[in-house]
Amino acid sequence: MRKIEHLGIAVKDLGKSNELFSRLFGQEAYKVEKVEGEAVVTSFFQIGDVKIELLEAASEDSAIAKFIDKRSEGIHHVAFAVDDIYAEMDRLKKEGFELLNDIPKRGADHKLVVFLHPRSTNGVLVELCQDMGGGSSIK
Ligand SMILES: CC[C@@H](C(=O)O)C(=O)SCCNC(=O)CCNC(=O)[C@H](O)C(C)(C)COP(=O)(O)OP(=O)(O)OC[C@H]1O[C@@H](n2cnc3c(N)ncnc32)[C@H](O)[C@@H]1OP(=O)(O)O
Ligand SMILES: [Co+2]
Repeated sequence: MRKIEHLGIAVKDLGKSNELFSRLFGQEAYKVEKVEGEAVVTSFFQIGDVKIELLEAASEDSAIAKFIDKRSEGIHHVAFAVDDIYAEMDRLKKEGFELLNDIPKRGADHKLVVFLHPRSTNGVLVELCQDMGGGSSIK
């Protein structure tokens, strides 16, 4: 794993949270993107080398809706950048970690993503993400 790529924060209302975090960071989100496969709408802020990903549920059965129901808003996952997601998946499986998907999924911001179950990582939902190219999304 190379570095923390982003921190995911579950929010109830993306519009209100974009406004709040824009005031906190002194800058606007550089993109808003819906990811149908995950039933979320996301927005991204770039803070130095790390991104903050805000996530609002796009449906009641979204992982974000369940998380907010159980725990309320807050830090939802930590995402790590990897160069070869398949090699990293193999390595982590051999190390005994529980992968939540066997095939990488399309994530936001030009990424392929895989999640590790928080019960195998001391209660932290871990995301691996590999850049698929397509250039920087930062305007
Ligand atoms: C935008 C795309 C992508 C990107 O490009 O960045 C994203 O970030 S998508 C983010 C949203 N998608 C996901 O989170 C997918 C992976 N998550 C899952 O598959 C599920 O959320 C889960 C982790 C398997 C939990 O689902 P489920 O078992 O159905 O939910 P429960 O509510 O029953 O929870 C079971 C258990 O797990 C604890 N939990 C749930 N979410 C988290 C979390 N984010 N961090 C830590 N722990 C979490 C939950 O509290 C339950 O624990 P117990 O109560 O102790 O059993
Ligand atoms: Co994420």
